[in-house]
Amino acid sequence: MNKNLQELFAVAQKEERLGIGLMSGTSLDGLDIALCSFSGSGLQTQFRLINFITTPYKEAFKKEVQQVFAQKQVSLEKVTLLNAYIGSFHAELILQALAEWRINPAEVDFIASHGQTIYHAPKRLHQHQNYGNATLQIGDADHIAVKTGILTISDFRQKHIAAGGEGAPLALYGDVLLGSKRGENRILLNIGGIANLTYLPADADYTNVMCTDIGPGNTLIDAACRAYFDKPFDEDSAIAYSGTVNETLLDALLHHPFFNESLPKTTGPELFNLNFVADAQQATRTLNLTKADLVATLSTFTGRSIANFIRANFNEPDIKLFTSGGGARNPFVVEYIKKALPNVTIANTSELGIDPDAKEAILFALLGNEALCGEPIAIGNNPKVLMGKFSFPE
Ligand SMILES: Nc1ncnc2c1ncn2[C@@H]1O[C@H](COP(=O)(O)OP(=O)(O)OP(=O)(O)O)[C@@H](O)[C@H]1O
Ligand SMILES: CC(=O)N[C@H]1[C@@H]2OC[C@@H](O2)[C@@H](O)[C@@H]1O[C@H](C)C(=O)O
Repeated sequence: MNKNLQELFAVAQKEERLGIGLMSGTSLDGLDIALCSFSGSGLQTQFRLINFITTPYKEAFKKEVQQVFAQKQVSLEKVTLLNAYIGSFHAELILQALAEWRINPAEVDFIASHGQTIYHAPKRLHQHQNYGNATLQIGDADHIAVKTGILTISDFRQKHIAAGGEGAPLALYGDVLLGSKRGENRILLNIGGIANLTYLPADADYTNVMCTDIGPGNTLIDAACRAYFDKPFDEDSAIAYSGTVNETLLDALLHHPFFNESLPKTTGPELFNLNFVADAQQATRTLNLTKADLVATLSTFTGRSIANFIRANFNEPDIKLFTSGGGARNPFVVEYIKKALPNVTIANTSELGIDPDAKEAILFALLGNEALCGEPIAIGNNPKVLMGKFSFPE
């Protein structure tokens, strides 16, 4: 048998596996690297987070990726170059993290890599008659496998689409394991570039789990900070607190048809970007808003669209909500949600023993473990598939 396949069998049959989950999200803030140990699979998985780091991206790298990010027309040459470059760059960051943690790469059984989403195109968004749902993550995993010497599993979203999904959110596969508790209706709310949530019902029946994107998380706030304040994000909401919310603009933003579309649904900065905001400003004659007022309005937009969604879909007093993602550290947004949902118990996922910043990287590590030794499970109305492709070091 091919040596790669022999090793794959051996890893899949191990009692305990060491795996790395990688997430590089729509915020383009850095690469999240979570080193975890696993035993078992599916809903019986035992896992432990051993180490976690977010390696921030340098501005020059962010600018390169932004050239091809969430835009209809880009340089195909740049996409091709970045596909190889990001794979190799992520491998370098993994090796650095392992060196810092004094872990020999040979001890790690697998890497599960999300890649960098550069375009997310569910049919609801692109609306081309003859095409279905599509999404593109780059940072080819062969480069990661060869450079680190570690078996790498990647490109998880394509199978979800091939089997009828939108390619996202994939969080539910891990959220069920990390967050479900019989007797409690729980919501795991991740506020990344885009906000999404997983509803975990108290009967612990995973066929009733629901996971969907809600709308913008940090993406518009970050974009405004980059464009008007030369800052990557609104640290501790300093700008939002200095501005005044414009209710007319806010109302127009909240009237986008996406908010009334059926669930589950996905979106991205392809829709929620500064052009969308400028169109709403034009329509409401609010183009002369100060930039601080704009950031305050966009921050409220994130908070209110999340609160509206929860109010419209759940019985508030019955819900325990756990936040994660970088947006859980945006005080303006979190305070807004707490005020708007006074009957919901709100905490962050550290109360569940999960580092809120590490959660998504852990989820991908879990998906990697499933790809190696799981069985397809039908969670909610999501495709019953195992996701991910295998790249071998040799
Ligand atoms: N102290 C803070 N104050 C305000 N905002 C913060 C703070 N810390 C982090 N953030 C926000 O969190 C963002 C990073 O979030 P995160 O890493 O969860 O995004 P992501 O993983 O790229 O997103 P996605 O889940 O959509 O792919 C930053 O860009 C910023 O908007
Ligand atoms: C296409 C894509 O990369 N989508 C991301 C993005 O970031 C948040 C939200 O939009 C979510 O749908 C998804 O990521 C998480 C990890 C998911 O699939 O669950």
